[in-house]
Amino acid sequence: MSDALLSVANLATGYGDLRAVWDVSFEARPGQVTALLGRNGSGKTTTLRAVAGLNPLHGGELVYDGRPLAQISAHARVKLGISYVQEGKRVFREQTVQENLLLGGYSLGLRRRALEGELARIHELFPILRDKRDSPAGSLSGGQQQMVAIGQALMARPRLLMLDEPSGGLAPSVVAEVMARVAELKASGLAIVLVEQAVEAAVEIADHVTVIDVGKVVVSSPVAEIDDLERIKDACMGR
Ligand SMILES: Nc1ncnc2c1ncn2[C@@H]1O[C@H](COP(=O)(O)OP(=O)(O)OP(=O)(O)O)[C@@H](O)[C@H]1O
Repeated sequence: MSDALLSVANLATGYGDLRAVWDVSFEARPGQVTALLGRNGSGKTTTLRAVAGLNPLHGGELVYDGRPLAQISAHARVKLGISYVQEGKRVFREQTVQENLLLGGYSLGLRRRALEGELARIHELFPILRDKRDSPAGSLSGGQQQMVAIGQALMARPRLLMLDEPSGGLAPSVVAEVMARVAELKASGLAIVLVEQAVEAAVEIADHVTVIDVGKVVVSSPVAEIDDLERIKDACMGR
């Protein structure tokens, strides 16, 4: 549909010539969360990596803001507003929280004043990152490190934010906190693609759910039309 910021159609991708994703289609819209669900190894991360430009396009089409992405490098995609937060809270552990955040802005070549504006915005969303600005990122809790990783991606002023299992390894109360922040980002107008194992938490903030199994879409549904969450959970288990 025309209001999609990202449209993924019949994506086939993998690692080198090795195919891991055969046929995946979904869209991301401003102010909405598209949840990509599925069991381990189903192809969710590979799909996000292809959108970020880190894995090759074997087939299908990626269209962002009306333009095909196929010939656009990963670096140029960041500049166009596509940010990808990898699985596993990848922060520079020895660097301070502030240094980690600033690194996210350098990719755009932002000037100091612009960087400070972005920092203020991120501190407002995650006040803990202001309080801990001078602490090494590695000294923070798992949930706080996830916020650093998301904050770093936000420094590049994305329009499309792809989050790969932000709840991974976090206690349930912390998962709720991270999801609440993701919901705020959605309310701010970002288009979000959320890969999750925490099905219920993801469905709670999602507008659309796409379940992948063995590199193919097995369920695609607006959340408003899901009347049986068990069916989604079964699909996520490959049943
Ligand atoms: N670096 C790699 N080289 C080759 N194959 C890979 C590589 N990384 C993943 N794969 C394979 O690609 C397939 C899809 O994996 P992918 O990581 O995309 O799944 P996933 O749905 O994100 O799972 P998880 O929830 O475990 O992260 C799997 O069969 C996996 O073994």
